[in-house]
Amino acid sequence: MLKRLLIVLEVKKGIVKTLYQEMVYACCHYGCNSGYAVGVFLYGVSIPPRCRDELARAGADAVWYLEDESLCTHNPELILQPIVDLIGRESPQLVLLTNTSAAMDIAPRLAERCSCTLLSNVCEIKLCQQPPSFTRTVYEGRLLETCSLKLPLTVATASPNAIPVVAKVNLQIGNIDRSIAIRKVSGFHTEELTYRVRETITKCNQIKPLTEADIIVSGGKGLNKAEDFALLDELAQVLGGAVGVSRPVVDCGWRPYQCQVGQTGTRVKPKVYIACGISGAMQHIIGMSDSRIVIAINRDPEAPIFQYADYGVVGDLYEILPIFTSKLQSALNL
Ligand SMILES: Cc1cc2nc3c(=O)[nH]c(=O)nc-3n(C[C@H](O)[C@H](O)[C@H](O)COP(=O)(O)OP(=O)(O)OC[C@H]3O[C@@H](n4cnc5c(N)ncnc54)[C@H](O)[C@@H]3O)c2cc1C
Repeated sequence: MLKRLLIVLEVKKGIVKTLYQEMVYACCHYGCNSGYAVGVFLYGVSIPPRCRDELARAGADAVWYLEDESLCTHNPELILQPIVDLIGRESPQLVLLTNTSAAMDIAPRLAERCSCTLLSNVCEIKLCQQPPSFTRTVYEGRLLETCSLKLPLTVATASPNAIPVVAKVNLQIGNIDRSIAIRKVSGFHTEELTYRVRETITKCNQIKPLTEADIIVSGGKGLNKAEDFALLDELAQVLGGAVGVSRPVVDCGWRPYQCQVGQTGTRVKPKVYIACGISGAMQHIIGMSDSRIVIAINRDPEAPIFQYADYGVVGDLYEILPIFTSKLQSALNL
């Protein structure tokens, strides 16, 4: 019998995030080599044909999609029944969701409805092992736990950037002329909902989410107070990037958890990561070490962050950041 892995992805503003496509690439690669077919279930207000084609090109062998106006607000109940129905029809051995807050709201309900095991925070999947195994972080990232896939079904959540990406060129599957099934899934009955979302409040007012930003300006305890993050906001705005923070900044209540980069925060992979007043503790490095270029600003020349930086500036961020921002503004004619 063909073994199936089902990936559940939310489409927002008509985009399947690049990172999630990479997750599909990775799963297809590992799946193909271990006898798994990879199906993707997309849901959102509107799913442009381009999104489905992209995933087909990424190697998915089946794509199901559900588009509905009611999905503009997050309500896990809306999406639960269509996924449960799909699981009933397709009998996957593994259902993989991303670690977004929306998906983490759905995953436990899904596991409960399907009476199966839930594994959260998965960072490695070995489908080729018998039985397939997972590695995941537990106790706020203090320990790594390895567990086996529990048949007949396991629901798992994985962080974007956590599952190693396989180079697309190695896959040799970039042809969507392969016969793949792309099917529309029927909707749901909103009258059956037990609760309704009346308002959604965004706490982290980023132009771009951290996982999507090409440039991240991050601040740590080298800043003295919450208001000083205006220096980083300004630089990020000039660069069209997002602002990240280290954990102590979140612990102080200066910025929300959604902005935290690191082992117990978000793993990021921007083209440029600018670390300001961040010492470079391993728990922070784990979250940003995949950045293409790292620039560190720190007044301590011995700070560990410099070991991971491509460019290092030894100095006071309160002096350097305003100069850096104003030079960029003049260069960009802003
Ligand atoms: C289980 C566990 C999970 C964790 N998860 C995370 C995580 O996900 N993310 C995370 O970030 N941390 C995490 N941590 C915390 C981590 O160990 C460090 O404590 C934290 O990353 C340190 O943050 P920091 O670099 O901002 O602060 P500090 O280590 O206090 O460093 C501040 C830096 O700022 C520099 N500085 C000070 N003033 C200035 C100035 N004016 N100009 C320039 N530089 C200046 C200092 O030289 C210093 O290097 C975790 C810890 C544990 C135990």
